[in-house]
Amino acid sequence: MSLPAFLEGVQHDAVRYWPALVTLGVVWGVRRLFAVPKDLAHLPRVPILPTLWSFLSGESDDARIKRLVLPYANKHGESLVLVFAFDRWIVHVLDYKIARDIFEDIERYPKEVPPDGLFIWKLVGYTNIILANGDVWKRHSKVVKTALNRTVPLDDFTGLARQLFSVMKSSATGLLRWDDHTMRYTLDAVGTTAMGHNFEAIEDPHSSFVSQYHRVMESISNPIFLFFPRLAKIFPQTKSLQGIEDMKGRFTELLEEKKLNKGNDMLTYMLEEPGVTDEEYRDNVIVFFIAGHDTTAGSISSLTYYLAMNPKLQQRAREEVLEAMKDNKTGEPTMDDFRRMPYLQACIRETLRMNTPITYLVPRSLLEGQTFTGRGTKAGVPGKSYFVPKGASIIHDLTGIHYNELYWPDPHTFKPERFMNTAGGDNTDATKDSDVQAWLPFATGARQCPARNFALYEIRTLVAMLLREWEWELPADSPHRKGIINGFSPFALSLPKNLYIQFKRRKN
Ligand code: HEM
Repeated sequence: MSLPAFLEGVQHDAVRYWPALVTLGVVWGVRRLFAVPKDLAHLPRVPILPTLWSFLSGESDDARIKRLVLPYANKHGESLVLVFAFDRWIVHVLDYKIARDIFEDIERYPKEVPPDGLFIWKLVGYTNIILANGDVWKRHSKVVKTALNRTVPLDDFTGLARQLFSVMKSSATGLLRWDDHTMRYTLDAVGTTAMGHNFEAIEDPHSSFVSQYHRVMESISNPIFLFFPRLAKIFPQTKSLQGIEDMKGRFTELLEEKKLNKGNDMLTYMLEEPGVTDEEYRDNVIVFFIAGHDTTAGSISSLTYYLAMNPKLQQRAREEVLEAMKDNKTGEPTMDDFRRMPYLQACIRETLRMNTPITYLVPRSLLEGQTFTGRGTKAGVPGKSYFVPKGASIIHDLTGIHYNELYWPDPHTFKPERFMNTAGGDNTDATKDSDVQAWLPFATGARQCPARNFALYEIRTLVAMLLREWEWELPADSPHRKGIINGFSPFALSLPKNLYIQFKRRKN
């Protein structure tokens, strides 16, 4: 056969077979994309296709964990599973004892330097308290703890609650978009008390700073880019990147202002700390801004929601608050009053279990290979052991742990009684069957949330005042009636979305 005739034959065959060739190419590419690295291949893994679909359909992290990750782990009796996200397979820990061991040893399990170039890291930067390790972390941590360990600013919280109530009173119907109102309260709380800057979000729902922040968060909340961050290299997302840069510019301006107007707040302390660069300074403020208001706003919305869904529990909490504050003429709770509210505290703890504000945490990296042994997932069945190799990324799956039936019988039911034996004082109806050691919404160990006390009092103040002065219910047509619906969050935060609540003033 002549050469031209041979080439013509090849061309003809190629045309005939190209659909099969393209299909093969796609299958090969997809297999490569989702291939499990050899050193992780022995670990159990949550099926990829439902996970992919979950991201494509914009399902929130908590819903994915409850629908896919936990059922898979329960079915196979696993304490650790691999889950695909952020372009790679990551080990999720569902056993609280393993989680606690990792939390306790921050030298051996440092935070991972994110390899994925996610937009969230472009916003918060890499030189902040959340991502740093070793001496740099110690330096940041000292400043943040100094700022937070002053006395709890109860007067500020009660003052802000009063401001919020006057906005609520101005509503003709009392039907409020509650996730938005709680966000405005927590933003002003962290702004005025810790950052020394009043965002005035309660008074002005359209404040330009807050609106710009929400636009940026919206633009980086595309689940596809979280599943496959490398897509951002093909589709550069110039507008989102510009939005992030502009937002960072706003934070730099805020800091420049602070240099001129120092106060008794974290920003000022940080300025006075030797060796903190302008970049570190700005990145920490962004972290503080995000960590300091979204988490508590989500918690308050969720608690109000659970009490709306359980009117008898709402009434019980109210009676406790009224009794605890019966001699309080101001209507603004004091530390002493709070000591007489163990049921409210238990409701808060159960809320943080059921709608855990941070679904899962920044991955830790394994400096050495390590064998972890889980607790048996059924009575009488010993726990499995898992070898996790050096360099693997490991995630504390807090929602997974908080819904693990081994620790929390009937995990989908709101039962504050689980915590009554630990919330102080009233032990009358404690359930003995829950293992409260598995309650980890603030993490534990040296890197646990430095603001947990601050956050708990912020929540308690507003909700105690609400119980005293308002009653509330969920509208009959609320989409949340079948279960709380969180929005998709690039920070794995559980934030109820479009949660409308019907409020009514109480006569005191
Ligand atoms: C209910 C509210 C909150 C919850 C559930 C929560 C939860 C957490 C968790 C789980 C961590 C550990 C993260 C990890 O190890 O990867 C953490 C760290 C942190 N949180 Fe919170 N947080 C809350 C409120 C706040 C508030 C109000 C602030 C600031 C005012 C704040 C500031 C921080 C900071 C700066 C860190 C980093 C600590 C470090 O790495 O040393 N958090 N938080």
